[in-house]
Amino acid sequence: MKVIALLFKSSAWKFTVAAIASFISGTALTAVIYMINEAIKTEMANSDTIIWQFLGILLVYVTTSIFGAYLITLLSQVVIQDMRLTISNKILKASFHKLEYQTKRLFTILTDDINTISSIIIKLPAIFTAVTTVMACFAYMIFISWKLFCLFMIVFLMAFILYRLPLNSYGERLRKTRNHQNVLFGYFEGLIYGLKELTINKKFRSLYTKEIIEPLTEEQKKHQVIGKTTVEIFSRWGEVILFLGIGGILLIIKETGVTTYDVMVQFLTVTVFTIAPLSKITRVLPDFQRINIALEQIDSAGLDLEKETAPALEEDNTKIFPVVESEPVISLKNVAYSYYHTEEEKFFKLGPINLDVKKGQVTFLIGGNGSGKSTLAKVLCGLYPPQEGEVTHFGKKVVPENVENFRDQFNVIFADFYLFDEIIHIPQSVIDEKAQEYLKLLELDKKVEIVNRKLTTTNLSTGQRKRLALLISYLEDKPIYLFDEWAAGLDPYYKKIFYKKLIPDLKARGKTVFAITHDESYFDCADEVIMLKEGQLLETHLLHDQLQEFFN
Ligand SMILES: Nc1ncnc2c1ncn2[C@@H]1O[C@H](COP(=O)(O)OP(=O)(O)OP(=O)(O)O)[C@@H](O)[C@H]1O
Repeated sequence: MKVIALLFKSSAWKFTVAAIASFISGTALTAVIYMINEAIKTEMANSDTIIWQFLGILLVYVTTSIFGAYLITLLSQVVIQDMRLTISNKILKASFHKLEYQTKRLFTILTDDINTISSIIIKLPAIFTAVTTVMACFAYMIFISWKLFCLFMIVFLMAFILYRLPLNSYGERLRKTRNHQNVLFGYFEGLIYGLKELTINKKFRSLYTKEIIEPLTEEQKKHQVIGKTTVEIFSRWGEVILFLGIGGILLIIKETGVTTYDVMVQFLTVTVFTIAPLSKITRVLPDFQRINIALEQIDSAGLDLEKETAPALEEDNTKIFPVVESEPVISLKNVAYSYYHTEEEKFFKLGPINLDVKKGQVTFLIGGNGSGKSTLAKVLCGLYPPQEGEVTHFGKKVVPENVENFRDQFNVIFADFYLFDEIIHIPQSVIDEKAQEYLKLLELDKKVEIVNRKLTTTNLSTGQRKRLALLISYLEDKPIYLFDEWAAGLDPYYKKIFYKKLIPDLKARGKTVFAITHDESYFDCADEVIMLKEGQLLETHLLHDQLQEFFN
């Protein structure tokens, strides 16, 4: 019942008030049943007082049940909202290097699991009322005849155990289906992002659905049909046992005369009122299995739902990393980072790397495909924590406590960058002052506008998107700029603007620039050119020969 714990944690007092209101409404409903019973037994239904009492209790029932349901609905919605926000925040706060391997899974959590939990949580108000009604009815049954209640409970427990039997194996099937869901979302990703390729290639397209998507959905269908049908079979048998049991109780009463006819009628009337809420409760039990599995997935992705107060990012980064002109802006000492390729039994190792980057220096990094340039860029800007050695910023070691502030020094345009429409983090005054000038310089002024700190479009050509990303990085105005092959594939005209105007401009403003590039003809724009080969940084005296070799 983790979901109840979530509701309670969300607001203990609202939960308690809701529980009390639901309890009163359940008791009031039982009182209504009691009065109906009494009215059948005696002639007092005609009495005015009784009618007023009856209406009064009905009013209590209606108001308290609406109030209780309102509170539980409110709490449920708060839990759903909290869950969405907490998970989004945790994803943003989690270590990038851990999450980058499970993006498909995260996507399934954000869409599938959260929807599963939400769709079940909204049923809770009705379940809450059903539980309190059943409790009150049980109390009333004991009041009418504890002996009959004991018999009823024996029958009920037998039916319940039968109903409960297949739930664990159903849970296992749900768990398998949910694991398939992660894989399926990966295939859907291929379907969406590979739409061009699939549309062009007829054979691959038909095989993609037939041999990739269909077998998995077939498996899911099998598990769902078998699991659900088994639950239905057992619950119908549970109902049969309940009805046969009640029939059996009637027989026992008749044969043994254990109680009077009147008591039996009263007891049966309450039983009839109890069966509807009872079946509502039992029908929701498989849903709790689904919630537990969804919560398990969230948990195992390292995204528990505990709210945490994140340490606020110190606004003034210079307090955390005071500028020490004599120290390099970034220094890597024996830094190493490896990827483990479990399926290949070998891994790529970057480093150990020793590198000093001075403030205001323009550094170009070159190297063949797979030599580790992007990996070094990620270590450099704090996305990957070094597995060996240390990174320092103005002489101060970068550690988990200050890494957020360290990353905040950078503006990075990755080779596979994502362009957000929203630029809400850039002050309007900066946009007013500088955006138009840069839009013109990058020849984007006829394509894109910035309205209310939002780009009017990002549906642009690859080159235009790169130019737009550059414009945004300019507006962000960070101390260190890192470009991963920004100029690759651009027109010579924009390359020239980039190397001959923008980079010198950044340097003149005291910015440190680190660019991964293959544009040999612009190497004179750099203060330093460094080269990676199979994860190792080449000694400077070897660089000249290697450059000749690299470009020939
Ligand atoms: N997320 C990752 N998980 C596992 N291995 C990775 C990952 N990213 C890169 N690698 C491996 O690390 C090595 C270096 O990759 P990296 O992207 O740093 O090279 P690169 O020099 O930037 O290459 P390119 O010029 O092709 O972009 C490659 O062998 C690659 O297979």
